Amino acid sequence: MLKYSEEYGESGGYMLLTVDIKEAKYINSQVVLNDIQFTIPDGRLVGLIGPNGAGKSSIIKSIIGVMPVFEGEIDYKEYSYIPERPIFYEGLTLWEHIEFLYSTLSVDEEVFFSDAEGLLEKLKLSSVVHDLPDSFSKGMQQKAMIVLAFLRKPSLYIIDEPFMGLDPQAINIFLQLIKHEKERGAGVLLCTHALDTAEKICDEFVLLSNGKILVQGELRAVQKESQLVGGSLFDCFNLLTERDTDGG
Ligand SMILES: Nc1ncnc2c1ncn2[C@@H]1O[C@H](COP(=O)(O)OP(=O)(O)OP(=O)(O)O)[C@@H](O)[C@H]1O
Repeated sequence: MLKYSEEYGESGGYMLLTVDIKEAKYINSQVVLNDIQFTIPDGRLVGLIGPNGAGKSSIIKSIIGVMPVFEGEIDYKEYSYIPERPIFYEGLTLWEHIEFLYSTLSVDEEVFFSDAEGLLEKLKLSSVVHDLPDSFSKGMQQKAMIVLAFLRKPSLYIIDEPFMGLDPQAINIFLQLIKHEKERGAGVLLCTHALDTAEKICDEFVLLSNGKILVQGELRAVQKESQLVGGSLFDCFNLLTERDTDGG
């Protein structure tokens, strides 16, 4: 039996991800993450934002368990990870990736493959599904990763900078998919520099600078911290991160 206090947050939501990083670093590097704590309840989209080198990728590495030196605790049950740089099995076509994914899940065959065909069509990959993803453009590779991630229907998505390689139509479809998954109760951690989009779609933010959290919460909390009432996420971000870099 799960204890209420461990699994439920203040909002009463079910915690799909709990991050508690005391310290993390690379071999022979200085500490790059310090005292990072946040949670993602069901149905919430959390934007992980911060300047270059702030520690966003290092947080994702900590969550997926590949950070070389890590002290802390990460709790989740399952996730789909969409990396910034797509990764595929060599020698397998996109369809073979989909078949392989199916073989790892206990789901209804008809529903799974009908969902797969629907996603491929939406993302305009149907005509290349029997090709090797290596022969795809970067955007097509990203879309292929999206198909595979969303087909799993996990409770948690970890998505690293999805907007750079996708065309506007694909971004639109991607955002619809996320919305649908949130309605299903999935949680999402989205790491991005696209702050205008983040402001529109994220329920809350974790703003990092120099390996620590500057502010976390809804846009109102970020505005309050930056003393910019009604300010855009972009303006608040710049003010807070500049202030942090200036040391005050
Ligand atoms: N492989 C590595 N070895 C040593 N130090 C690293 C390594 N990767 C990242 N770092 C350092 O860790 C710190 C955080 O980097 P990280 O890649 O997490 O930042 P980020 O917020 O993802 O940046 P960006 O927006 O540029 O992707 C930086 O100081 C960086 O120099």
